[in-house]
Amino acid sequence: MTQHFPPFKIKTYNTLSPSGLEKFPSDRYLIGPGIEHPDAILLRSHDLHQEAIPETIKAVGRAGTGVNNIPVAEYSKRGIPVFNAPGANANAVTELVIAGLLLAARNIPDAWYFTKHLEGDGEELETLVEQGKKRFSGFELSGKTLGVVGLGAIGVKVSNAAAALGLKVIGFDPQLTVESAWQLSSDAIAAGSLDELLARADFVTLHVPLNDHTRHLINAARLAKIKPTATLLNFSRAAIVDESAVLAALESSTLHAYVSDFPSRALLNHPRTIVLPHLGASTVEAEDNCASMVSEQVRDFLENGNIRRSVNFPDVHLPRTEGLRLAIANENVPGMVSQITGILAEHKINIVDFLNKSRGDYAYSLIDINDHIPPPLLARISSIQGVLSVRVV
Ligand SMILES: NC(=O)C1=CN([C@@H]2O[C@H](COP(=O)(O)OP(=O)(O)OC[C@H]3O[C@@H](n4cnc5c(N)ncnc54)[C@H](O)[C@@H]3O)[C@@H](O)[C@H]2O)C=CC1
Ligand SMILES: O=C(O)C(=O)COP(=O)(O)O
Repeated sequence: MTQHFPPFKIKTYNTLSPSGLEKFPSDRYLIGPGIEHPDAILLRSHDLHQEAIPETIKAVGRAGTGVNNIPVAEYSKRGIPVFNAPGANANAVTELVIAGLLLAARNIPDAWYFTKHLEGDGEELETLVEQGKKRFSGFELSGKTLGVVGLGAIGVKVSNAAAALGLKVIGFDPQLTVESAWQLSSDAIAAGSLDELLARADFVTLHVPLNDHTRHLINAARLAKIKPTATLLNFSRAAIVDESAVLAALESSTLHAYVSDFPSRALLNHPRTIVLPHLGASTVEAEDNCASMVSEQVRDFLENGNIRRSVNFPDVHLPRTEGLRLAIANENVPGMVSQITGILAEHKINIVDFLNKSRGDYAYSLIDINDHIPPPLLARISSIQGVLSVRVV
């Protein structure tokens, strides 16, 4: 049970765009990496699995997409929403994936390295260039087939950009949403299975979240389906592929090349990899978008209890009415709402507005009242079995 008044304290990890942090008025928020007893955490890729969950925490904001660096299940059990910024960096990743296709098809990294280390000038340099260039001869993207695994915010944009470049696009996503389907180029076709996609593609690009179902999605058995001339691109997470299986496939020439945003020593040492330093979302625009979106969500949650774009709780938002608001997270089990409203009725408290929604194992309610809230009432609601967090905002 907490009844909190500003200033709110926000602990930050990683470098977050000022355009996000500016969303928190300085008279009501203390923000920084050294903050203790935070009300909220804002971060990018920092690994929260290694950190104890602060007793005071009410929300976590991931200024980006992937939440595999956050122990979401542990936060859920405490009634704490984890917010992210869906789609806010999708364009940045898409542009780098398209660059990755071109880097691989035209052997640009090796060619650039060759040119950079040439000596001499004028005619001498020109001779070396003309002698050397045949080593880097590549192939064109137009007419090749790109297999896109995961048709969410990034996969759809990659598909559409690739189709515009003349690639044939084949996609696979067993949970394709109607929204994604509407945005997808009509030139893209659906694969019946991942194996079918792998067998048909000249490039395979992965755009799925890392979770227990997708860890090592691309393993030795799946790599065996891929064309030996194909290039695999991974801008999702390192562990979506079994890296040792990828290296073995490169060694046995059953995979042509691997482009990854996630370096390891073994990948860096291999001649047919192109490895970038987790650069997908690192553009001014994406950093601004992500930090702004997630900061607005965290602020609205701290000040109004509204939940928008959380990965573990339902979207629940209500316009404010006069008076106070109770924000309650609980397990999604029968009888919770009646127990909570029963306690309010016993205290003769009238409900002005009310919204309750559930998502999976959890539910969340906003209850607006135009009365004061006696402390024993909060204690009673908090003690209901299955109530995870109670706030007055
Ligand atoms: N390299 C970088 O800097 C960045 C990497 N990412 C990574 O990209 C991932 C995807 O990002 P978004 O497209 O924005 O997420 P999204 O949530 O919009 O899309 C993910 C899609 O994957 C699909 N999916 C899940 N499991 C699947 C499976 N087994 N097979 C096929 N499809 C499956 C889902 O149905 C969903 O449509 C993120 O989770 C993150 O790990 C995201 C942003 C930047
Ligand atoms: O948004 C994502 O999932 C990313 O991988 C981006 O990570 P970053 O914020 O650049 O550390």
